Amino acid sequence: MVEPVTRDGILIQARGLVKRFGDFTAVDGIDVDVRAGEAFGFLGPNGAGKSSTMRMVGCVSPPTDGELQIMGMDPRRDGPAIRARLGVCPQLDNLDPELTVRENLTTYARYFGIPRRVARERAAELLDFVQLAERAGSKVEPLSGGMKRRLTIARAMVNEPDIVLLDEPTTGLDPQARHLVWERLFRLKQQGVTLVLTTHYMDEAEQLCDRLVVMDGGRIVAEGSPRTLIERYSTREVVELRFAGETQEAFAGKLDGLAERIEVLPDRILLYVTDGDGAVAEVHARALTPASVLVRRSSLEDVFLHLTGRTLVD
Ligand SMILES: Nc1ncnc2c1ncn2[C@@H]1O[C@H](COP(=O)(O)OP(=O)(O)OP(=O)(O)O)[C@@H](O)[C@H]1O
Repeated sequence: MVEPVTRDGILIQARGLVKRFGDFTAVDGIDVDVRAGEAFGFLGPNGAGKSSTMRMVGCVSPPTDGELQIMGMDPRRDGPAIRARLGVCPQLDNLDPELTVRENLTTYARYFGIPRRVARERAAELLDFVQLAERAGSKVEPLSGGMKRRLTIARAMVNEPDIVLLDEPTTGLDPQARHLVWERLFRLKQQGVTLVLTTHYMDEAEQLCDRLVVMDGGRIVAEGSPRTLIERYSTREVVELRFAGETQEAFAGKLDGLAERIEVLPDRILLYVTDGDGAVAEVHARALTPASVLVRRSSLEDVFLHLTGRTLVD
């Protein structure tokens, strides 16, 4: 395989990247560097501009403005050459229901000019990898959502890509199916494949991403590893209190001085603290009796809330 052309190990570089649809700006001047071998995430709520960014990187939607270099090439000029070295797993499964599981891979391989024999071998290996070997001869339709997603991931690997783009790889899957997809993606990462994914699940971002950018309204609001983001923008622990009866605001005033920061949401109050159990003891010492109390560690959801004042999933 040709060595990827990189600048200092950077496979994807965006500077001031913009995507507009008419008057509407979906991606508003973002700077991104994705390094070879890392799992890089775009985390943000619906409408943040993640898919629009992925489509520009996938060379299916031209940038309106700014610079974009992928493996040292320019998508405006070198789209076909870039696409040949990308694997793409779109948000909606676009598998061919007329074909069998195996044929979905071998037919796709033909678009890349892969000889039939090689395609069959590769399809067998990939079906093994995504644990669908037993379904190779069956049609796509009866597969579960998780199986279809794994097949789409296998299809994205057919051309042995340098970069795999995954748009919301586990949206719509049940917890067990999600874990299986994560586990396979984790293995790809271990094999040195560069993964670029979008997600609005903070646990997915925490599980898979070495580095990520947090997007909101077309802009990047923070960047770093999940751990550094949590350390920078949150506290060690979070206490979630739910009060029954009146609105949560009615209780917030009674919690003054209990936490480094307090967030009041419509259904709960979050106390950002170092010592969760200590804070709970203090709540009870003030004769307050929440209907439920949960002490947990901080997550990327807290980072997003701190940066934007909103939750990731409404
Ligand atoms: N082809 C289009 N024409 C007009 N507006 C668009 C188009 N594609 C996306 N948008 C708008 O751009 C904004 C960003 O959309 P985008 O799909 O990039 O967001 P996202 O972060 O990926 O969210 P989602 O998880 O819903 O896909 C949205 O407000 C969307 O309605």
